[in-house]
Formats: sequence, C-alpha cells, structure tokens
Amino acid sequence: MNSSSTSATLEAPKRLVIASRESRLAMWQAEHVQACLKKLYPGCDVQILGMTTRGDQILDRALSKVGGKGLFVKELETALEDGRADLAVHSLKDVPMVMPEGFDLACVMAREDARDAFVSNDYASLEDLPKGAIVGTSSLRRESVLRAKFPHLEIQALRGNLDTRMSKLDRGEYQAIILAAAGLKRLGLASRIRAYLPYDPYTPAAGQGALGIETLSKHPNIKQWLAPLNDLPTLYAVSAERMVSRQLGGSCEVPLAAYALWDQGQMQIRSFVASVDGKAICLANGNAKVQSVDDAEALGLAVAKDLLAQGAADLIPKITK
Ligand SMILES: NCc1[nH]cc(CCC(=O)O)c1CC(=O)O
Repeated sequence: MNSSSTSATLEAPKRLVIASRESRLAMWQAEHVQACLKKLYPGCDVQILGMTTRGDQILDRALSKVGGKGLFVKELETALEDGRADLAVHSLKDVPMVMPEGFDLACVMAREDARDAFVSNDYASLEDLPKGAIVGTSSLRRESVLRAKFPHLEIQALRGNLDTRMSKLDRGEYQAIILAAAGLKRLGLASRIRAYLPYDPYTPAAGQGALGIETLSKHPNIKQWLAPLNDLPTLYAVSAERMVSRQLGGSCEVPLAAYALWDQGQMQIRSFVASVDGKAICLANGNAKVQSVDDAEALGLAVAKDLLAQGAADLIPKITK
C-alpha cells in the first residue's frame, strides 16, 4: 500500500507494535502509550516489544563516559528499521537532541512533574545532611549544583534503573539520592520523595518528565495516528529546551539544564551551563510570547546565544567525533 494513494481521511490502524526498554519505568511508559492508543483506536491490536539496550547493560560507569544519551535508544531504533516495531517510546530526556537521519520525534506527550526529587531514609532535605554525607547521582547537572551549594557533601555516582537506585539507597550505600520526580511518581514511589527541589537552582534536564515517541520518517501514517497524543504546552516547552541543548552540543558530558513552562501563550525558560565543580556557571532566563514550535525554538535559540555570549562554550568539552 502506498500512502500517497490513500484518501485524506486516514483509516484507523489495525496493529501497532511499541518498542520499549524493559525497565519497570520504560514498561510503565510503554503501557501508558498502549492504553492511550487502545482508547483512540479500539479495534487496533497494540503490542509491546520489550528490549534491553546498551545503556541498561553498562552499569559500572557514568553515562557521560560511555557514550551518552543515544545508548538508551539505539536498539529501539533498529527495531523500527527492521519493521519489528512501529513506534518507540522514550523518556524524552534520553532522546538525542539531533534525531538520526530517517527518524522523527513524532509525538510529545503531556509532561509529568519535571522537578528533581530528594530521596532519603534519614534526612528530610539536602539542608539537613551532615558534612561528608554521601549523595548519589550520576547527573553532572545535579552534581554541579550540589557542589556549588553544599561543598561539604560527598557526591557519588549512582547508576542503574530506578529500582536498583532505590535499593542502593536502602542498603545504606548513600545517605540520600537525587532522582527525577517523574519516574518515582509513575512507579507509585512518590511517597519516598522527602523534598522537591525547586527549579531555581535545581533546573531539570531538557525534556525531563516528558514522553517522546519516535517513528521512522518514512511512515507518515504513524505520525498522524499519534497526533492526538501530542500535548501542545509540553511540545512547546521541550522544543525550546531541546533547542538550547542542541545549540550547546546536546551531550551529557557537560552540566546543562533547560526548563521551560508555557502557559496561555507565554513562555518562560531557565537554562544553565556549568562546570562539574559548580565553580563556573552561565545562566540565562528567557520570556516570550510563543504560539508555535517555531516561536519556542526561536526563544531557545536566543537563550543559547545568551549563554554562549557569557562564555558557555569554554565549559563544553570539545566534541571528538
Ligand atoms: N537519565 C535517566 C532517566 N531518564 C528519564 C528518567 C526519569 C523520568 C523522566 O525524566 O521522564 C531518568 C532517571 C532520573 O533522571 O532519575
């Protein structure tokens, strides 16, 4: 069947296969998309294809040292290319800023809480932690803010899926850990959150808390089928955030934060690039009327230029590819 020969009204899909990582969070997200699609297309058989990615296998090194964001999405993209799956569901935070040739970010769904969360069994907040307390995070962004604000704390790497991270905390390897609130909420672990970290200074990563659905560019029907799942305020916000990140190299080898909020035509954005020790920081805030993805990207571009004018490029390791 040739898509150019179909009429203007697209027929409902008959079968859709969702590629997903197999972690509990990824499966929750895939099942969420599955439920939304079943509701939209009651006659459609929606299946989930669970897969293990390199990012799930390499657990002994910081993500920034083993190749970054692409690690969690590559195997899923191969499944799309091979026709084993029609769409791949990702935490948008893990989706590279520049989509590989032949793939589209077809849909951005409504955002969960985008904040970072403080989780601990013994302490109610970062402020309560004593000198030398061990705080787990593998995010350079979180590390730089923590080092700047709390030089007396010991920041240590924390890898693995959410359940692994929580069990490392519960075994006493850390006094506290910092995680995205979104993942904890989705898995019913919100009660473990002792404090929500405010957007200033704990600005989240671009796309944090949002779900992105990736498809092959050459299957426009799937993009149309997914269109009703798009959430416009989230799409605008993450378009601005991802533009900032893209302009600044889009890697996770540098502490880089970008968070935007779109409300009734107006967008606010806050972004920083910093050194891991927290000693140097370039910080930019933006505010503009936004009524399209193009407007959102223009604001993201302006924020990136502001950061670069402050010398952000000096904080970014040279790309060696
Ligand atoms: N980098 C891993 C990752 N990718 C998405 C989430 C959480 C869920 C989300 O942000 O949507 C996490 C874990 C974390 O940062 O604690």
